[in-house]
Amino acid sequence: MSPAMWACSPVRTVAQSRSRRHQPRPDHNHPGDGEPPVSPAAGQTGRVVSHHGRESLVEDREGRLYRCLSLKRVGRPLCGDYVDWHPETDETGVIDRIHPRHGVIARTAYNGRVQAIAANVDRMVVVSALEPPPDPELINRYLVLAHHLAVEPLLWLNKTDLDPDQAERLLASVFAGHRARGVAVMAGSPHTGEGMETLREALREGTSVLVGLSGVGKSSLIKALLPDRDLRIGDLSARSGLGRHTTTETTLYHLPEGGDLIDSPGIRALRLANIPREALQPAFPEIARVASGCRFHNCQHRNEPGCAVRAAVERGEIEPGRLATLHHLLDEAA
Ligand SMILES: Nc1nc2c(ncn2[C@@H]2O[C@H](COP(=O)(O)OP(=O)(O)OP(=O)(O)O)[C@@H](O)[C@H]2O)c(=O)[nH]1
Ligand SMILES: [Zn+2]
Repeated sequence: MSPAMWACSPVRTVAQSRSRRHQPRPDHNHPGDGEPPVSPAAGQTGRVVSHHGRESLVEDREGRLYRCLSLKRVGRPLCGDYVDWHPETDETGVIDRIHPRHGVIARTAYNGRVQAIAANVDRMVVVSALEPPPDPELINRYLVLAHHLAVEPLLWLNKTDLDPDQAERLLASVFAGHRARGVAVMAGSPHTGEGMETLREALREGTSVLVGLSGVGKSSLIKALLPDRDLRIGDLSARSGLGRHTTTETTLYHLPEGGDLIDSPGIRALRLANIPREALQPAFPEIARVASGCRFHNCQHRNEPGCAVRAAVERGEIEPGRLATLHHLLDEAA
């Protein structure tokens, strides 16, 4: 059924379309014993699942969607925000407060301005594929970004069906060091379904985003993870009352087996931007650990005497590619 048809039919709430078993939900209107009952008009906590102009769509505990305006002093809500809000009608409400955020994903626009697009992201799934082949430096850069945003990285190697032997070789080369450093590494194919159960399991808690180069198969992965995505988009269209909700908008989806996924073109094409220089080396934990042994405290591990990091590279304890990425990032930040 097309989203347009859903827009004409009674609104199907999200609660009807999925199991909420694994959704970590904020506390809402459930006073404990002895507390006065809370009237339906009083504030409650909800989550912003998308925007239409000045309006945010807020989902309540039961999965109902409300079009909400926010008071000016509240600031601009982001997709993924937890908010205090109160209903005004069966369909509308007002956002009174945005909860403190973590995991804010921002993009840098062409004019250099940084624009936040999503909040409370817990996990960044970095998608690479057999085709186009993985770019080790790009993977390192995404890992730096994840470290900087304090979100958990997960490296997914896609399209393993194209050449399972090549997939094994890549897992044993490009990805082996990351795995050894404790980063989750997984592989599979949305076309054959291989590995998809493992991925679903890994995304069952918290809020995830998918990033990666064009053509690595992010759309295919999202389709496989969210079989009822079109229905959800239909729900949002019907609820927004402002015309069609489109896939170009930043949208929070609930994964059927638990966990949430925020998708938007801006997030998919996320690039490293504006990471403060001093935050770069800490994002390479294996380098940061050894760097305390360098003779100079501000050693950049290029050709300074007494450099413990270069010595570790020579001993094969640090991958040269990781140090090269750090150098590139330091140069760009200069
Ligand atoms: N063999 C194979 N091909 C795949 C798989 N997943 C995706 N593809 C193909 O890879 C191509 C790109 O897939 P998309 O899902 O459009 O990739 P994307 O990352 O969303 O690309 P953009 O939309 O450009 O960001 C398409 O031709 C897909 O059919 C897979 O598991 N195996
Ligand atoms: Zn050094």
